[in-house]
Amino acid sequence: MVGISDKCTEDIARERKKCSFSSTELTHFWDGGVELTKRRKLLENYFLSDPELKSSVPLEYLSHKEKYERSIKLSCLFFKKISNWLEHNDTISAMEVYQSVLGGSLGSAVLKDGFPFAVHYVMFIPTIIGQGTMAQQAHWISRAWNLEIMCTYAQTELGHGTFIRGLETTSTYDPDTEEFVLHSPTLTSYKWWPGGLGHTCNYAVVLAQLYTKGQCHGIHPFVVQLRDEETWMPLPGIKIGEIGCKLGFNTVNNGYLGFDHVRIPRDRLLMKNNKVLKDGTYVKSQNDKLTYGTMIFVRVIVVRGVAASNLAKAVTIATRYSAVRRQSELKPGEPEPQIMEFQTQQYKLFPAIATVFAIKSSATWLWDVYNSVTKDLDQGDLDKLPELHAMACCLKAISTSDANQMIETCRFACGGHGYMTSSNFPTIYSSLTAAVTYEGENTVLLLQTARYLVKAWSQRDVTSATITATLKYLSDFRPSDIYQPWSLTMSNLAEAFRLVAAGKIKYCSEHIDYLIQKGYTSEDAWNATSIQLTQIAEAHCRAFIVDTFVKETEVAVVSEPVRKVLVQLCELYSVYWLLKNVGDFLVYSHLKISDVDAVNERLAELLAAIRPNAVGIVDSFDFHDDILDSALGAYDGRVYERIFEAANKSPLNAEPVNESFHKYLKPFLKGQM
Ligand SMILES: CCCCCCCCCCCCCC(=O)SCCNC(=O)CCNC(=O)[C@H](O)C(C)(C)COP(=O)(O)OP(=O)(O)OC[C@H]1O[C@@H](n2cnc3c(N)ncnc32)[C@H](O)[C@@H]1OP(=O)(O)O
Ligand SMILES: Cc1cc2nc3c(=O)[nH]c(=O)nc-3n(C[C@H](O)[C@H](O)[C@H](O)COP(=O)(O)OP(=O)(O)OC[C@H]3O[C@@H](n4cnc5c(N)ncnc54)[C@H](O)[C@@H]3O)c2cc1C
Repeated sequence: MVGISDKCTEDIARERKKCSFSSTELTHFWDGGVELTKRRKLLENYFLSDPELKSSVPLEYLSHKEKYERSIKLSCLFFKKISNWLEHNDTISAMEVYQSVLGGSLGSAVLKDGFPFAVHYVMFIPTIIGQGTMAQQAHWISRAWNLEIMCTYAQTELGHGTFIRGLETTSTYDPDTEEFVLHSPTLTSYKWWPGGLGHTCNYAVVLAQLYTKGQCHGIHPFVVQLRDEETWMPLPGIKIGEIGCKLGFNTVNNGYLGFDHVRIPRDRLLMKNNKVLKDGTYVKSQNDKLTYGTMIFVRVIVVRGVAASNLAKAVTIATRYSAVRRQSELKPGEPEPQIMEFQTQQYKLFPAIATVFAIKSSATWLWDVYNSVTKDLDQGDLDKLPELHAMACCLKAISTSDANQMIETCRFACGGHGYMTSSNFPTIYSSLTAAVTYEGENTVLLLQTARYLVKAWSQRDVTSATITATLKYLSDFRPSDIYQPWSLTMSNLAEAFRLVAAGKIKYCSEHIDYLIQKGYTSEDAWNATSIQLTQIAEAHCRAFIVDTFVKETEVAVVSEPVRKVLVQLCELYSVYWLLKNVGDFLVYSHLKISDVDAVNERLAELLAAIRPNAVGIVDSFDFHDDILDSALGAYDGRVYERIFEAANKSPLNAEPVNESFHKYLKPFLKGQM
């Protein structure tokens, strides 16, 4: 056993020695600067050194009820610790602390399967900020921030998640008492899914159809008390519970909620955008989509906080494992190679590493644009909202769907051991795959982006003077039928992605027009083109990601060895996705069949070039071992010992003979059953 351990640690140490760049420097780049790395580590130290936040029994061996109870205990300790930190330290902003706690990294070391308090911070408070008047903000934010109340965001119903205009919960204004009456008229109108709703929260923002003076004005947000603040009993007319076990998120306490004519005061309607006056008069905002603002916020933070972060964990585990796992023969008679020597293994791992960096650069852009558009909205300027919505939709969809597939590939890359819970792939996968569905199902979000693109295509000549940066390539577009030689430069690759996106958008727009000319209604023409429509959203998003990644590698303030690594990853991302969609590039860009061999060659060269640095690159994500929580991915490479230690935590190994032998197996084998 000792021999195996030494071999593994030697293998991984050798990988680190041959690295051509400083992993620490890349960590600083990844974190956003030396100072941010220091602050992250300070927080990690503070939380991860606390024995109270560690659990002796692995979560998977607890019952559903025990999991919930432990999640509440740990959440309370954890959030108490956050408050203590914020009281005594002013060097790190509250926002930063919550981001690193809830952003899929630090928090996951304490509660692997999600926090029942997450939606309180990620959705309830942002909704009050985005939708509440100043007075409502002062009241609700201070109560929520000081944890006097625990809250969630209840939008989805049993019958409708995507089509929110179809929600059935009603909120009818009664001018005599100046109250709204909330009601769930059908089983399908029950709220279903909100995090923490089951037993953890006593307040919620509830989205309901607003009726006043006999007229429906569509869905609006209301703050509703659900449980008594002292006894925690559901208030009269409130039917509430937990929705049961799921693929993951089993400590998030997702719940259901129904109303039987529940009365709430008028000022519980969040009235920053739309208002109902005392006499029941409805006052409409400039844009009814402002009610959807919280969804944009979460989509924006999911890109880095969930997609990039979980994929980075998965690929760190798989890459380190691939450096210590030895299997098969490359050449007869030679020792078994590290599995990372196989080109097919490199193809599983390195595009995932490149994708993590690619998502990160787009996520930074999206976060900056979100903040700038939010400021504009506060000044009443809505011009950039459609672009933000379109980009948040496609980036959320593409980043989570890429991460979803690549995390599975990383698991496959670890063979049988990847299937063990102790590898941590099951938790990483289940928490990421939820993001494919929540906050807007991915197909639906791609179709939202497609709607924006088709509209932009039809207006591209008229608006070319004012067209936004992400769409400029549409007004610049000239079809690729004029021959131009193909070259494997980054600028040519980026141009090829833009040509594919523009060519496909043109094709879809013309196809919709053609169907309408044939007699289809515009809705039927849209539906009959919708497979290609999702593809144009993806093509647009890929072109954007490549562009943003290229620009980032050019302007990054890093040493030449680090820049070289970033450029290789950027090129690998581009070549990988080109080859995945080679048909599109042959049709819409300057790529010719005779050029494809060279692109395949380049892919092989890039994999070989990245190989010596692979462990160094994943080290730069700098995951604390407690955060990775993987027998296969720990820093020291002691894979086999950790797998064995984890197996021995199984409660079945606590006794040499299980009582079921005496009760069932023995009588069965003796023919006495
Ligand atoms: C730090 C990191 C921490 C991370 C922790 C994470 C924990 C996470 C915990 C998990 C928590 C999970 C929590 C949860 O899951 S909470 C529940 C989330 N639910 C959803 O996301 C529902 C998805 N559905 C929708 O968003 C809408 O219903 C859609 C959009 C599908 C249709 O809607 P509708 O039928 O009404 O619209 P339309 O198609 O007629 O289009 C009409 C027009 O509206 C424009 N439009 C549409 N939407 C927006 C918008 N948002 N901003 C601005 N504009 C928008 C659109 O472009 C179009 O414009 P135009 O073309 O007419 O000009
Ligand atoms: C882990 C988790 C946590 C969640 N947390 C919350 C929460 O805190 N609060 C909350 O309110 N909600 C929450 N949700 C609900 C979530 O937002 C919805 O599940 C999501 O929006 C998808 O809606 P749906 O379930 O109705 O799917 P559906 O819309 O029924 O989707 C089913 C299929 O229909 C397709 N489809 C639907 N409409 C269209 C269309 N127009 N065009 C093409 N295809 C279409 C979809 O692509 C999909 O393939 C959570 C969900 C999960 C899984």
